[in-house]
Amino acid sequence: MASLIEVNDLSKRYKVNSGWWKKEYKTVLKPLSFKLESKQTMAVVGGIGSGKSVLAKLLVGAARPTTGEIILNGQHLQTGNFKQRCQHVRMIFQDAGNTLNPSLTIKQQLEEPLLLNTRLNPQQRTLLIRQTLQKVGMLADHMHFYPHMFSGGQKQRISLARAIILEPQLVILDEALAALDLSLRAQMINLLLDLQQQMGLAYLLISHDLDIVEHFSDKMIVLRDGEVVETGTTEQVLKDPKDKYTKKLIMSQRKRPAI
Ligand SMILES: Nc1ncnc2c1ncn2[C@@H]1O[C@H](COP(=O)(O)OP(=O)(O)OP(=O)(O)O)[C@@H](O)[C@H]1O
Repeated sequence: MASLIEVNDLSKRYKVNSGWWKKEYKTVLKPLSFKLESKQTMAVVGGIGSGKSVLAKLLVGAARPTTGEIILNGQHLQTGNFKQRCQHVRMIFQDAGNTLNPSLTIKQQLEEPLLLNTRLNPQQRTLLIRQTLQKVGMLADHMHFYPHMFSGGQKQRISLARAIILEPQLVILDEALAALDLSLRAQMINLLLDLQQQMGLAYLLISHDLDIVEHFSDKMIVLRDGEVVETGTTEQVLKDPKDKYTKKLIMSQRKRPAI
């Protein structure tokens, strides 16, 4: 059976010197392949500048790959097809709560993707907004409020509602839990795991925090300077790392308190 998402030889290089007399390129992601199933989470770890965000940008369609293909449910994702990408792949950032527009109500912000991507009528849109807010543990009436009326944790839930309202298959969590304190982080992890089971979501978790990776992901890849140095189940990689760089990453976090 085909995987939910299949990434084959995805790579990215940027032009670093565009003088007319010479062209220089820097490869920031070397050809990378993986498969991910529904209800599975794959973590991507690596140091600063290792290519984690570039991979996320390629998956979400914000950058064009130099080589490779992304196949979702047997369908090739086309770089320029924003509607297709928007529906299937969504991303949540570290400061997601602050990306909410302060001058729009929650209803207006959740309605935006529905207006752009669906043919639902106003009643159907309102119903879906109510249901989605409830799914993320908010009240349906919160749709009439503005972002400044919520705490950081609630704003993060609203961003999650915005990400899942189109029922995507893949959600990319780019350090999405990093800014939350320990108790909010635990609540958010539980909510994400519940939604994953309910909706059959696949997550790609970008995180510097190996405690979160251990708790949350099924498998992981370790990136160094744009190259995969190790991949496997999370348990296997964290318990018995083979690569020197992975060992160093794990050692550097051993003494930190667990989540
Ligand atoms: N638009 C761009 N043009 C040129 N180089 C880029 C561009 N975007 C990213 N890079 C380079 O790609 C490399 C990987 O960057 P990336 O942002 O993916 O790192 P990262 O692993 O997410 O790091 P961090 O943990 O700091 O967020 C870096 O060397 C960066 O300078």
